[in-house]
Amino acid sequence: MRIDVFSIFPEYLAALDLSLIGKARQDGLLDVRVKDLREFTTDRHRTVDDTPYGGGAGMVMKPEPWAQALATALDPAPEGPARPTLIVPSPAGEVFTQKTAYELAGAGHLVFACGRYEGIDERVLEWAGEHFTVRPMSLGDYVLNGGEVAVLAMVEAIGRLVPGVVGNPESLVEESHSDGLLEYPVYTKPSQWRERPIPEVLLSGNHAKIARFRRDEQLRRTSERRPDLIAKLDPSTLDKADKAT
Ligand SMILES: Nc1cc(-c2ccc3cc[nH]c3c2)n[nH]1
Repeated sequence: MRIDVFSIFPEYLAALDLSLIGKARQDGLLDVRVKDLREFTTDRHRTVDDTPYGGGAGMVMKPEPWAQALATALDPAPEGPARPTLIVPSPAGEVFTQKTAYELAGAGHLVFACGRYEGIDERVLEWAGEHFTVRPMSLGDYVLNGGEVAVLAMVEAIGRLVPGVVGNPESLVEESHSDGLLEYPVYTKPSQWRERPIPEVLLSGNHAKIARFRRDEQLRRTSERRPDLIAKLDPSTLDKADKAT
């Protein structure tokens, strides 16, 4: 998978050189290219913003540097019908979920446009629609100062699902949101820590009972912390809970 990221703070994306994603880049599983939007300006001051038409506080990102930058993500022209997907972090976007991460992990080429200031001139997204599948994307209902933090989160969530990136694909199966439920609590040595024991069933060696305990904990946690997810559950998920015995 090829991932292009454009930002006026490319150093923000240095975290993508580290850990799992960094190793996937070294192994050639992910081709991540971070570029400074200012490289695509033409004036002496490398200007990327200007005042908003209609007035109001703050500045808006100029369209031309974005069009010049995004055009470089179209080279070489994408083979076949697949258009790159342009993800534009925005509080006004669709909410990014694990389902979105799985969907995008199957894409061949993702492009991320990190906005700053009050955002990017809307005409950029209109123009981009001729060349990309454009998806304004929100991390959640809170406001950041720019798109970089959102891109770090999305690239990690998507990249780890690309085959080969995570050493043991089994670990992707029983994690939060993989089946619509929150994950069960985990414990490790010592079995008694500051007078706190671990749930006895985990020492029983009875795999059926352990599976039942874990499923029950997933359901308990989800109904306590995220009742909204219970309502969305696929009925088969609840059947599975009964079968985990
Ligand atoms: N979920 C979420 C996204 C954002 C976001 C994304 C891009 C920009 C650019 C300027 N401010 C921004 C905020 N805030 N919250």
